[in-house]
Amino acid sequence: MRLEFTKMHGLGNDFVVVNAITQNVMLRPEQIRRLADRHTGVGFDQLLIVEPPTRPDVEFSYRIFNADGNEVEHCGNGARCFALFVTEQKLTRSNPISVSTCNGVLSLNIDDNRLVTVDMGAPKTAPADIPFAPHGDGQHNGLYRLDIGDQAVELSVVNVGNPHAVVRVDNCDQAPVATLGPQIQQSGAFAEGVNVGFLEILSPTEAKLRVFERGVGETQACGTGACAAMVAAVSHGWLEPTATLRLLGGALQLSYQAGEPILMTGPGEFIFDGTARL
Ligand SMILES: N[C@@H](CCC[C@H](N)C(=O)O)C(=O)O
Repeated sequence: MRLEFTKMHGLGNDFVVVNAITQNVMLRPEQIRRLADRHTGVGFDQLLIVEPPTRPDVEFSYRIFNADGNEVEHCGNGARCFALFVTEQKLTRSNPISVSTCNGVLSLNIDDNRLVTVDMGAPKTAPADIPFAPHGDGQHNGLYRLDIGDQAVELSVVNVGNPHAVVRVDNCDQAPVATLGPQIQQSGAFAEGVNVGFLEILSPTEAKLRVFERGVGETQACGTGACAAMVAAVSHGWLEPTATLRLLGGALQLSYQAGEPILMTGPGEFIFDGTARL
């Protein structure tokens, strides 16, 4: 089987984008993992599949798969690349573009500088909505506790369509992302898995973030992770309602206040088009 694709990235979080409106696409998890392999495949953090709408109020539907072959609910950097992809391929002339994922509807607006703003909708923070089973007796100072070995880790939890844990750290560059990230994921407290963000507050309007993603590992940037970190930080009073989040691959602009949708603005880039043999 031959698969036409476009390779894109959003701040170094990289994607293979496949148009399933003009070609038949049926990929098994094992084929997705093969395509994701950076030595023997094309290599990506997520596979984005653009499909015809599945409901009357949107123009497209799109599906997201992590590099491990599992389908997930959301991808913030992917949503920006999706908007640029369907516009460049002339699949739409709309702006904003409305698209459904497997559990929500997104509105995507491309500005004159080709930056894309994603309206992520309102977040959820109740443990049952993550889903998350904290250790101990609930929140202390607005933070939940998770016992990892003999370490008590304090964290916030946010569902922005997909599940996130946010740990505030003093120094993002030295944060134990590669060790504590998987330990939190494997703690058993997150029934559907979790993306783990490590957040350093630099000023009331600027923060640094690294994310150990579910189904991938640490990525150069995570858009939904930035949204989750923003929700946690604004709720705790660490950041103002408009702030810049600096990820390994670059910066995103975020806006959020309680009861309002999260808005995330950032770039997306085309890398190359190709044909894969599967
Ligand atoms: N990189 C993405 C998030 C992709 C999904 C995530 N790994 C999950 O499993 O929920 C982003 O930019 O949001």
